[in-house]
Amino acid sequence: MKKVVKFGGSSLASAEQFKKVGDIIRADEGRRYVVPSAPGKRNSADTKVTDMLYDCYRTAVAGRDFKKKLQNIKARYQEIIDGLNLSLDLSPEFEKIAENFAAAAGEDYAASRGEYLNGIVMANYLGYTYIDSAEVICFDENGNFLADKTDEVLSERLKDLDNAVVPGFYGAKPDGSVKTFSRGGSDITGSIVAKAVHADIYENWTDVSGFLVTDPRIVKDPEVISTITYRELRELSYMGATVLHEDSIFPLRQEGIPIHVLNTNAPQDPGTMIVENTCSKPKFTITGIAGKKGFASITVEKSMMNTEIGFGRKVLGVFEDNNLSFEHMPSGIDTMTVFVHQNEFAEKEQQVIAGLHRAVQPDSIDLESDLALIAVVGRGMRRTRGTAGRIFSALAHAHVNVKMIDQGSSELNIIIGVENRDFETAIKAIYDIFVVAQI
Ligand SMILES: Nc1ncnc2c1ncn2[C@@H]1O[C@H](COP(=O)(O)OP(=O)(O)O)[C@@H](O)[C@H]1O
Ligand SMILES: N[C@@H](CC(=O)OP(=O)(O)O)C(=O)O
Repeated sequence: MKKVVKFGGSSLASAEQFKKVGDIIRADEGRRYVVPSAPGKRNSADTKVTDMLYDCYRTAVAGRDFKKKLQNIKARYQEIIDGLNLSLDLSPEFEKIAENFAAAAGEDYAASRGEYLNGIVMANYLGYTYIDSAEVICFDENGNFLADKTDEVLSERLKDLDNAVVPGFYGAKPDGSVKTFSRGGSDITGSIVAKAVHADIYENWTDVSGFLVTDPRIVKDPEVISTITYRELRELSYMGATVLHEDSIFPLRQEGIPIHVLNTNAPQDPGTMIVENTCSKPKFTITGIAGKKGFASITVEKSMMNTEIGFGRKVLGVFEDNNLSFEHMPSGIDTMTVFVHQNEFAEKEQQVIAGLHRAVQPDSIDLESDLALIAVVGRGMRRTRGTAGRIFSALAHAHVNVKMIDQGSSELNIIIGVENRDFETAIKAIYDIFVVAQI
């Protein structure tokens, strides 16, 4: 068995966590390719090294003294190095980083140092070969990830190595400047490495015992999902289930490599298998619930809009002209509603309203803010009648005012819009009706 193992920041936050990781890797000789994140939070009040780096770099580019902040970051690594009894000195690396910060090497460069340095520590601890991801994860000059080129370069580099550590989260553009994926992107690096070595399995180790039916910060001890498909995962992670980055399935799709989500603090737990397809029936009608706060909706009303060819395109054109992407677009006969991220919309609100008036001469435009979107996802929903009805009645019982409900044509998900303040109540109510009531 050839395995790629990615360890998240929570699994590498301290020397104690590193030791658990070492035990896990040594327990299975198939665990040959390791993708580490930067050290994460040691407790809920702690700060991730990635966030310390962003903060330190902003201090540097503002022309203020950043040495103390960099020293605090170095101390995080030193604590791990000492706790593991390694004879490794990161001082030369930190001198280089200080120079590059002073020369404004870029936010991506700054953030990437968390994984870069943790990879050095990990390789030293395991005795594995270290590979700087800037040499093997390729982006174009505009910062777009180059999947084919990366696969070629990375598989060539790894083909004769028995083992290697490839830090997560970053790569480089053709001129050598560092580029990161979006936050949580070490999961993507893990998938890329799994594809490049044709791994049998990609193990993603975190601080929960698998992909849970919903966010454990909202529902206490939710059920673990035993098997979930790539498509379900993408819907849930896009909608806020941060345990796995929503883009991590793309590199694996072609080869159908399964992802196994496991808990570093409870390695004996079965975890979650994420697969291309499965005939295993889900335990409940729904597979999972996720959601995000912070949306605004713009409702355009115009009598007979349904007969006006090109109406929808013109409305969306206004959002495109303002460089705004939309999240959902439910429509009625004479109304069309567009959901956008509130923070992006806020600064362009008046341009959008004026643009809509010019483009489609609506009868009225109605705006709402502080909305949340919740996705109820499940391959089992297709076979079950009345799912939307049950969601409605659960939310009515919980006194949640439903602003919008949108059932995707794939019948894999139902999206519900509620007010931000009802978000947690709504998720709990949906969890209760589909999971608690069925256990
Ligand atoms: N549906 C879910 N299943 C599991 N964890 C979830 C879910 N939704 C949100 N989470 C949160 O995701 C966290 C794990 O993701 P993250 O903090 O990025 O881990 P890591 O540092 O291991 O990459 C969990 O601790 C949990 O709070
Ligand atoms: N360290 C980066 C990348 C990452 O994936 O981290 P984690 O595995 O801790 O979510 C971040 O904080 O975004």
